[in-house]
Amino acid sequence: MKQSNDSDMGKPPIISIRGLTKTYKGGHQALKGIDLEIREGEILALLGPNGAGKTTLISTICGLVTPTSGTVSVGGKDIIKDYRATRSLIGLVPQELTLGAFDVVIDTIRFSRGLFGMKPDERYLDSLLADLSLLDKKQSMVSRLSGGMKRRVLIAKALAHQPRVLFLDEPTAGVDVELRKDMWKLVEKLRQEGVTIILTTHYIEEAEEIADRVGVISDGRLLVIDEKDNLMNSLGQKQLMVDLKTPISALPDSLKDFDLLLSDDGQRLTYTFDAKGERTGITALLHAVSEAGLGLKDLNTSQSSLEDIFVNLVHNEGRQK
Ligand SMILES: Nc1ncnc2c1ncn2[C@@H]1O[C@H](COP(=O)(O)OP(=O)(O)OP(=O)(O)O)[C@@H](O)[C@H]1O
Repeated sequence: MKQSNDSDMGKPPIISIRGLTKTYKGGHQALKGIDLEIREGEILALLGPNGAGKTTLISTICGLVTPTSGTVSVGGKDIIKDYRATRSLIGLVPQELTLGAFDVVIDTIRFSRGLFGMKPDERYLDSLLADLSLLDKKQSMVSRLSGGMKRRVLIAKALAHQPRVLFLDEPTAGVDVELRKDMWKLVEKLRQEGVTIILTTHYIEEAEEIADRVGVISDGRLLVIDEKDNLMNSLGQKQLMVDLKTPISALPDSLKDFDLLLSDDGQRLTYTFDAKGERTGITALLHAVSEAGLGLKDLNTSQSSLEDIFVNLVHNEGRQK
């Protein structure tokens, strides 16, 4: 697996996972040996297709699923031996709505804070509700709230005890634009306060937008984890689009050695090259294009997105089996 060099050398990771496996009753192996260190204060996005094991991984770190083998520590403490201590460092926003329907919003949140032995702090809870645009719903019954509002309550609940690590499991699946905006604002605020944030997502744009590092999980394995920018640079390919003044019906022989694709209308040549390579071959290509007597109208480049990288990785993994 490809793993980035740790630039935060010396600082212990907030979460350390070694050789983690999980086989559910019935025999399904959801995690097949995960090694992962999560740095304090980073935003890590875990990408993966349905059933990849993302929720299992998160639930294990939070102590909701018992690992089959391997170890996990949070804040230097073991999640099994020191369950209460590690759990109190963590806030979890689950995928499913898990709220007592008859509770009043503020009571639910006060209760969550109390569960972790934290002293009451109405000011903090009010500011949390305000960040989630929930202040005017403070005294409402949870059962009266819309789905989106209930999700906001879940986030407030997860943050009620001021955890150092926040897990967001598929946070924006099915949520409206307003909530998405509020959520990313809150994530940014938490990041500034030094909270570590781990989110799972199917939405690649989301990872592209907010994560510092991105991990790709498929079939219980961590296929790759790296700084988002490195990942895009090292695994990405770039393309150069050469628009011709006059369309051609076929590639001239002198251009056949280049990795070129001619568009159906004969007006565009697309050249794919390794973004990391020392020699891109662009100079030679442009020279050859001009030698072949083709006039240029325009030149553009594009870089493969995280989505292309993700699809490639998961696809190749599938083929290796
Ligand atoms: N309690 C369970 N008992 C048996 N199998 C389970 C259980 N929970 C999950 N699984 C299986 O383990 C695999 C991984 O599931 P998991 O929910 O961790 O994936 P995921 O990556 O979070 O997927 P999604 O994005 O769909 O939530 C799936 O094949 C799932 O069916």
